[in-house]
Amino acid sequence: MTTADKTTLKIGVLALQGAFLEHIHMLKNLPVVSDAIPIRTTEQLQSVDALIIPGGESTSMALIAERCGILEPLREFVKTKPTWGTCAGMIMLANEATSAKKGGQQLIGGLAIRVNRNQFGTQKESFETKLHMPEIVGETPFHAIFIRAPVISDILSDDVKVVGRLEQKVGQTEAETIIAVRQNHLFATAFHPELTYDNRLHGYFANMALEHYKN
Ligand SMILES: NC(=O)CC[C@H](N)C(=O)O
Repeated sequence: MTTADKTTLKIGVLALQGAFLEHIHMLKNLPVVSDAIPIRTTEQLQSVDALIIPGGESTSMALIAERCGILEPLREFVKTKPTWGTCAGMIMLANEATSAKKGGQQLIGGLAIRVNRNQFGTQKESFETKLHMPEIVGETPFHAIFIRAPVISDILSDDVKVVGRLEQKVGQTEAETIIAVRQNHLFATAFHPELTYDNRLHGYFANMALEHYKN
């Protein structure tokens, strides 16, 4: 490559459904982010360096994406461009999902994990907890909000690195504790980091995207 490294990024947030505005707000406070925009069309998608797929409802998001004709362009995008899926966004990025909608649901795929939807039960069973994720956010624990969250039940490739786990509780298998993974330019978290005031994970994602574009 002859072009200079990128020093700033234009990041898109898929805005078909769910908690996209909160992500845009978090991104706008990062110095390396030159622009943060909602993505609803293929043209908008093709204009960004990196993408966040937000939390919400993966079944609705998939239906809207299909109807808008953006599902295939999203599949192409995630093959080469940095993408972070949070909660429903993590489900969308997964290669396989269990407890999926009857009759199946479309996924974007790309991330070699199997997720189990609604692992922790209904809205009522939503919870908040402190996560220790030293590799990605340093030693200070991250306050994480889980809302009808999925879990990563299986890792399907050696390229996938576990970067976050829940504390193990009675009755949980070890796999049922995995809630954050990284696979090259793809990143996924089962919780909602955009609903806190802590932008360390957004900073981590922006840095990993900058690294991706380094010559
Ligand atoms: N907070 C969320 O994103 C919930 C995800 C939702 N349970 C789904 O299956 O899509």
